[in-house]
Amino acid sequence: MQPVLNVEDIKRVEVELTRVGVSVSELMHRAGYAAAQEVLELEGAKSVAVLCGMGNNGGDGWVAAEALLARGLKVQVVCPMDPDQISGDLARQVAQAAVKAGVPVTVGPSRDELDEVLDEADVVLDCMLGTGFHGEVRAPFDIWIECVNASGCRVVSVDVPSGLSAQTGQAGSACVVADLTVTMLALKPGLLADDGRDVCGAIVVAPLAEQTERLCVEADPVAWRTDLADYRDVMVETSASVDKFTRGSVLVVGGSSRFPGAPIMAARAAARMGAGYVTLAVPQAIAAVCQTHLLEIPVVGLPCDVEGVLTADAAERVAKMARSASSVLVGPGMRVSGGTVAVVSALLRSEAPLVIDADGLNCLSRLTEGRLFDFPEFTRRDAPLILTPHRGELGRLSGRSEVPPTSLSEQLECARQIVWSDGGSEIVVVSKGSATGCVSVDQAVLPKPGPAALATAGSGDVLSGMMASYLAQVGGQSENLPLMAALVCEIHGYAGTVAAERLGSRGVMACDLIDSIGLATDAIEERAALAGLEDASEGQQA
Ligand SMILES: NC(=O)C1=CN([C@@H]2O[C@H](COP(=O)(O)OP(=O)(O)OC[C@H]3O[C@@H](n4cnc5c(N)ncnc54)[C@H](O)[C@@H]3O)[C@@H](O)[C@H]2O)[C@@H](O)CC1
Ligand SMILES: [K+]
Repeated sequence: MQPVLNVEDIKRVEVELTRVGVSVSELMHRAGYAAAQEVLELEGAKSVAVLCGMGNNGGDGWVAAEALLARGLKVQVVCPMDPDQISGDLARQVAQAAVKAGVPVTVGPSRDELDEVLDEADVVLDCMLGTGFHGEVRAPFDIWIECVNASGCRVVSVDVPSGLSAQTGQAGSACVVADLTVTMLALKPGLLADDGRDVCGAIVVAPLAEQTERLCVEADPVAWRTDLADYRDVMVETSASVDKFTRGSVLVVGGSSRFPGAPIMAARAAARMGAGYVTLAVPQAIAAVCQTHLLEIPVVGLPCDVEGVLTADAAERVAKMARSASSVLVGPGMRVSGGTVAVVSALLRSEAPLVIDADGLNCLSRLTEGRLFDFPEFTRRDAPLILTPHRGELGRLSGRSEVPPTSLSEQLECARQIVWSDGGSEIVVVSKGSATGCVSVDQAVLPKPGPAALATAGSGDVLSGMMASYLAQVGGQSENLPLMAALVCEIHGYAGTVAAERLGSRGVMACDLIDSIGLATDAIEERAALAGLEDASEGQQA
């Protein structure tokens, strides 16, 4: 797994590195060389325009420019002011050194002059704005960014694409769209979510020093980005000696007359994910219609009101059924009412491994007055509890219904507040967004995010069905619950990719995801096993 650090923690690592003898100047030189190296590895890179800002991101650019010139490439630095006028000592010194070494400079070009420089170049090295960027992009960089994006050059961004907040993942009115981002020391959350997903291109981490890995871990990473090999330890063990019950039984509870489709999709997803036995419990009013869609899955009708919403009488029945299930999912399509709140409450008190999604989460926020972290007694239990909120639901659970989290780092913050107030190792918040974080008291794990095809109605119901299914198949418990949840998210994402290949990137509906789950599971598990073997053999060679 790779550590992901908040920008302020990256700065702390930088300070710690200086304490162990790696000066900031040395770091800047190594950063510049790392960026230059990535340019040299691009096929056919001969002429490079290096666009430098006035801070240390620009400093990295001057070092890279000098290194690229020394390797025989044609280099042209573009800078808003004369190098001697740069206010930061370090950036000015490396700029002056580069000029002395013969690096040609264009100072403060007009738009046409900049376009001419870019016409001559086949690669742009973007060193305008790094982690020091905040607010809206000001002149001249707003115009420079437009020119870069229109140039047709391949773009390598240093540390972060200029115009993107490395912390929030939000892009300003102008933002470089890079083919490759060479980021220094460690991943930052903004590179992995929201606009960051669109503008970073491939991401390469340049650690810059041998102590970096240790210092990043000591800086308490905000999250860990998974590698496929990590999943080996949490995968379902395959065995031919199984029957439908040993493969895990899942109880799905949800639905209402208004939303009969959600629990159907969740139940089908649970079955496609490999559970041997799935039961669906829905309001009596929709039991027949659900059953017509589910040949293999028995449907149980529960007491409901005239609107086809579960009543409190259903709670006891559900709790009883939960006793014989390896895991339970509650929530999809169930609506929020006194009855559904009673059902969720009964399941929380049960001993069943539990996944709560959608309106199940909204019931939970009703139960806890929108401040789940103030009522840890509701979530504290011996069996696993996985909550799968999107940003809106997470906001409603975290006292932020008016201003739900808008970035991955805010998602992680809200999720942490919930799991830390609970304090137990059995709770995981799977906080969904353009990037998903699986957060427990011990760690936050970031699976590789899936394609945009996943952003379709019902996709969450499919994920929660898959989650309950996997939980059932590992016997209702896992040594590493957040990592197991991340694996399921990764399979869900890959199912989106498989479905998009078949139906086009905009044509995928949630039901199509369900049909792709089986192949996606096989593919991800095989790749994880293979990646693990490769890691092991590399370890032996080392
Ligand atoms: N943290 C580290 O350990 C290292 C950082 N390095 C580099 O240093 C960078 C951070 O350097 P700085 O803190 O100097 O910051 P930056 O170079 O990212 O940005 C600061 C400059 O940008 C300008 N600026 C900020 N917001 C702006 C806006 N909205 N519109 C226009 N201009 C704006 C500021 O006036 C200042 O001149 C990193 O991104 C990385 O590239 C590397 O040199 C080596 C190691
Ligand atoms: K940059």
